[in-house]
Amino acid sequence: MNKTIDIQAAVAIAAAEALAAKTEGTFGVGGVLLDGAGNVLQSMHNKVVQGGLVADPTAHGERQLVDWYFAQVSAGAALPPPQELTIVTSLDPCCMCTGAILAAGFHVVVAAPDGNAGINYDNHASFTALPAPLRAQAASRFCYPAVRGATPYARAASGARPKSFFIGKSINEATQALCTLVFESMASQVMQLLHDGDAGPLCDPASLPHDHALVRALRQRYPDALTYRCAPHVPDAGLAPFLRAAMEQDRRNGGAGEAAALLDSFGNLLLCLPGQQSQSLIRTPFMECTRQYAQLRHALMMGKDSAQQETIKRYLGHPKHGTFVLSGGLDGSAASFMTLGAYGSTMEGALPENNPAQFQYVRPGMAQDALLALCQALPPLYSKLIKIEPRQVADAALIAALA
Ligand SMILES: Nc1ccnc(=O)[nH]1
Repeated sequence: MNKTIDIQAAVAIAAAEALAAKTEGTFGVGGVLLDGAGNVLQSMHNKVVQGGLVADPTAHGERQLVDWYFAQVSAGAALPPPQELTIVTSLDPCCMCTGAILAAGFHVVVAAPDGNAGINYDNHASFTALPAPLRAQAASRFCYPAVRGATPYARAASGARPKSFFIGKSINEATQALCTLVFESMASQVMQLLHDGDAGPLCDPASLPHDHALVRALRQRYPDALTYRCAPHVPDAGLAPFLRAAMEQDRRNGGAGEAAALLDSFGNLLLCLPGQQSQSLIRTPFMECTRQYAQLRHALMMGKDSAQQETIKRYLGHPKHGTFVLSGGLDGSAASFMTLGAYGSTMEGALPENNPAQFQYVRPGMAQDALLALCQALPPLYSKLIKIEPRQVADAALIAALA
């Protein structure tokens, strides 16, 4: 156990993963998971876009490394606890990945900054975007190594001290520049893709015949899809039985008894899902719900011509036109922070003006004004562009039904 590694060598692996991601047409970000002696356990890169279509808005490199770790452990692998492990990432983690990393307990070494969505977006390493109780945790685990040089890529070290197995403790300027440029070269293109074909009017999937391929694919993921409908964006007590069933399943799956539902712009119930936390601590209901919806659309569209893809996008629109409903509200925990971030990564752009109540919860997890203050302190992507603003459902009978 006396193997050691330079930070530079680890960042170079992350940069190579980032290049692989860019080559695949997705966000150019990659990372590597190291054990307590500097051995590489796994390296991964962003997989948000696959085959030119959005496959999974949560498939960031860091989040995948966290899930990979828990999948290994639940399959019986003898891995050290997260506290002994370090994720080295080519780009500053977004809010989703930061929440996942903090919830799990990993250390992080960060190369390029991300002034839009990075947890250290202001480069102060004070993590004011986090709820106050989590800031010290981030300061003791998130390391921003020095980059020596005279260009704008150079910087002084900040944040946590790197683990002692790192010998060289700085990043070469050219490698840092590579991490930045690879991300910048794809960012706007991928964000554009996330909203592709979003112009036309939406069609009601409840109007399709029951044996239509789209309806069958939806019901394969969630058998009760399209069996409940409310006024658009106003879930009522009729949603309660679906939430309760998923909440009970969530508890059996190792979760806290929560659920996440997605309604479309017509008020149709598309998905209402539990988490899978016995498989991974971070597979919470919202993560499962947004991922299942994206994967459904991706599976239906892959290999189809553009007219067929257009039809699928009309019947299964971008989730920003619908409503996400959480059984339990957000609180100050790392897992809730992950949910806020994953919501942001799902939206990736301004909400439609006619849908200000896209994100709703039934039971509050914290006071509404404290929740809004938390959302306003998030990095610019979340607070200025998307303007994340979760609110409680309007229907008192639905609230009473889950009380
Ligand atoms: N920090 C990151 C931003 C975007 N995508 C990623 O995989 N990672």
